[in-house]
Amino acid sequence: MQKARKAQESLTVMTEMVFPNDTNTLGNLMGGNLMRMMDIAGAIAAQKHCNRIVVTASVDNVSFKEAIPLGSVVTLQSKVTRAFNSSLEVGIDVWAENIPAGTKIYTNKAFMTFVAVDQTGRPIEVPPVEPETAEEKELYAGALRRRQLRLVLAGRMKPEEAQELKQIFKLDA
Ligand SMILES: CCCCCCCCCCCCCCCC(=O)SCCNC(=O)CCNC(=O)[C@H](O)C(C)(C)COP(=O)(O)OP(=O)(O)OC[C@H]1O[C@@H](n2cnc3c(N)ncnc32)[C@H](O)[C@@H]1OP(=O)(O)O
Repeated sequence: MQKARKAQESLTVMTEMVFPNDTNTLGNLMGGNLMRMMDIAGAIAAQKHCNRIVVTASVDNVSFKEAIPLGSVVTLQSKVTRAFNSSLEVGIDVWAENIPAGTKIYTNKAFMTFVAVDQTGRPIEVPPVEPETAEEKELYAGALRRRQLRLVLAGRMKPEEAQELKQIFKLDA
């Protein structure tokens, strides 16, 4: 097994501005454009963790709680929460700032899964994550549950094999 790396080492902060080309007809950032930014911020954090090329394997639910208007400054913060064999879960948080008004709101959160691959596109092992803060430890613990849920939904795991999920719903193991 490779040497563990601290979650903090993957921390990535990305700042973008919303230009007219990024918006819908209401003058707000298009959801797809935001997801593109999230994909890039997530992939950079994953690559910082494993020093490998990564591909996006899946995106968990993304909800668009607040519209992000033209001219906003968008800050994306991403960090690896946990690594498995070749896959890594990355948490991405998004804020939108109106600089002239002096306001900043929390707009989005998502978990994305990236897989480290070699030059031929085959999955390769990644280092484990060492969580340090209480928040990192909580995210680390929850990552196993989220992994099982997404693998069940992707048809890659049988529901009866998802032990962590069964414990939440207090189903017989
Ligand atoms: C270095 C310093 C910094 C450098 C700074 C550079 C910055 C640079 C920025 C670049 C920013 C743009 C980055 C965009 C990144 C794309 O947008 S990549 C394009 C979109 N994605 C793709 O094209 C991926 C296409 N899919 C595939 O290639 C294959 O399905 C995969 C993902 C490699 C998996 O292959 P597979 O044959 O199914 O492999 P398998 O061994 O069964 O599974 C491998 C792992 O994938 C997991 N997995 C597979 N499917 C799923 C799923 N649906 N959900 C969750 N996990 C899954 C498995 O659970 C398994 O996990 P582990 O148990 O190994 O941990």
